[in-house]
Amino acid sequence: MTDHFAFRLLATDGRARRGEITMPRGTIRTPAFMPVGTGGTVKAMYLDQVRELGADIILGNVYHLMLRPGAERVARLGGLHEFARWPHPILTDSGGFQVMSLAGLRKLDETGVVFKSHIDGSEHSLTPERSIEIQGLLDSDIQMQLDECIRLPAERAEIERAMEMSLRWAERCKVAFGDQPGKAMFGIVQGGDVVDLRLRSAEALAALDLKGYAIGGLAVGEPQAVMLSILHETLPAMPEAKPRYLMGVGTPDDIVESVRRGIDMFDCVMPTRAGRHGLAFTRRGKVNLKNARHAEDPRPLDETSSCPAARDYSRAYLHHLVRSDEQLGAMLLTWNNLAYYQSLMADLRDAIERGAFESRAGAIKDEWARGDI
Ligand SMILES: CNc1nc2c(CCNCc3ccccc3)c3nc(N)[nH]c(=O)c3cc2[nH]1
Repeated sequence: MTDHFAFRLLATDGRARRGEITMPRGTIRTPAFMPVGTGGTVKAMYLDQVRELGADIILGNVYHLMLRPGAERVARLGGLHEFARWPHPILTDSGGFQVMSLAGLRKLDETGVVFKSHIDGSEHSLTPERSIEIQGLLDSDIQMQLDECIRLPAERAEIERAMEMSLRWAERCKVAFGDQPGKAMFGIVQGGDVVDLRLRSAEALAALDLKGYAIGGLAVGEPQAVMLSILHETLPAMPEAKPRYLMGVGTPDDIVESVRRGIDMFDCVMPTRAGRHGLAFTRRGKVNLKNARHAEDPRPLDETSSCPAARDYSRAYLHHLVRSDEQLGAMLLTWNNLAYYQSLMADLRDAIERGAFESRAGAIKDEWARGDI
């Protein structure tokens, strides 16, 4: 292992990239899918299982952890890795997005945000400096700047205001982060669906010479075509030698199309949240186990899978568990879904190494299109 943060490009195929991030706590193989572990746990999973599926890194979140159990408490207990018994890298989001989407926002200005907790209504504030301080208390390996992500559609003036403030917050986060060799702080490109604002954000952040960059402000309700077009225009303006993280994305198809355009890292609640709602992701598309058509189907979700949840349980049993709201239903479907997402990432990494991304991506999409037999 290294005592510092390093990103290496191992292969490219068109704009698709195969790389790896080496950090003191471990290596992250890219393209990577990062399971969301909101409050220090990936819901309905043991973290050993998450690791066995091939996850090199999981996500934590300032917003959730600052409210409960509290950042200082996690620090007193040895930090998030010790607390959750996850010794590998953790990336933490800065809390801005969750404040905008979960909390009762009270104030947002140059200083930061003031909000009411969605848990008990207590009032809290987050500034760029406090967000970085909290991520340090959590002992997070990759820390995200505090930013303002606005919903689309929005007026250009509003998008520009939020993008420029996020740039100023990136500078404040860089100062607050200081120099922590084994850790990284990533900037977040904003600019909505306005290409010239996206380019201005990307170039200003590149000038800060940060260790990596996220594309924010997407997967906020815009059509997939708009998201992909923004990626196509923005990614060439981002440093090739640094990792690119597309926040909150996405479906398997979003991931294939974004890897094609040069994205290295993804996070999304979809596989875990869908699993808790009875939805299974398979290489032949989605299967809704709530549907009565599965009530007597003895077949497993995917007999070729190495994941027991996909290979060893009948759809009839999974249907029964989901219909009875049994916890084992959420556990097995989450296990299946994360196994599918990680196998998709391994497939894409291997295809890029072989210079076969286009043909492999086509085959994967054809299999989805054939649908569930
Ligand atoms: C779903 N679409 C979407 N998600 C976005 C997020 C959150 C990414 N997921 C982090 C997370 C961590 C723990 C628990 C739950 C989520 C963003 N985060 C920031 N900071 N900025 C964004 O622009 C931004 C845009 C997003 N779009």
